[in-house]
Amino acid sequence: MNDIASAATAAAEAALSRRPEPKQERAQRTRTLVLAAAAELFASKGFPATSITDIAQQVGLTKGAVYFHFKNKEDMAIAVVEANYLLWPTLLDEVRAEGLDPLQTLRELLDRTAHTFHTNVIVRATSRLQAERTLIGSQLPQPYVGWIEILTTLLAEARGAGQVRRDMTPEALARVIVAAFYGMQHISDVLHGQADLMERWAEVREVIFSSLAP
Ligand SMILES: CCC[C@@H]1OCC(CO)=C1C(=O)O
Repeated sequence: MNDIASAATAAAEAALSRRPEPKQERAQRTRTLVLAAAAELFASKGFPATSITDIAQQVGLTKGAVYFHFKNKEDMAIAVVEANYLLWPTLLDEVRAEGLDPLQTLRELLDRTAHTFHTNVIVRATSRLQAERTLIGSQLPQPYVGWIEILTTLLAEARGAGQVRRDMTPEALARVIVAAFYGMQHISDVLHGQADLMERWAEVREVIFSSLAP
């Protein structure tokens, strides 16, 4: 369950139990809702065109309440991107727990990643924020390198299991997959607002996995 749904559930449970929601929980819930509102606007309007006023109106708070949680718009952009990169190691743990072979693990992870790009506003916002990174005063977390590392590890495991070609290194193959995935999601976003992302991913996946074979 994502943070927004969790926050809403906590609020409903608090109301039902008629106990005042602890201050810290309420503050965390509000911060999550502000971040989701910022992500919606960063994804749809872009960072430069989004104001703190827009974000406050989107979430139904005063500007002061928003500034309680974030010192400025750049701080929000960093928080959105950081929340994005926290998703992937958790997703990898979930897929590994399924006990698939290394190549199946790689494929399942990428399928679920594509679905997350298609459905998660924090992820969609991060793609656009990273594309606009030179327009954002503060330093966003570096893109792509985390994914190259995750995929290198999985490809090395698949190579060790005889599932992947040995004439290219896992690092090189990981860079190719990240480049292909990045390009796929970017083109889908620019042309169709990511509406066709899963179909475009299926095409890229077909070419990638047939080219990985030993
Ligand atoms: C999984 C491909 C890489 C991924 O695609 C869009 C994007 C956003 O910057 C990415 C990243 O790693 O930061």
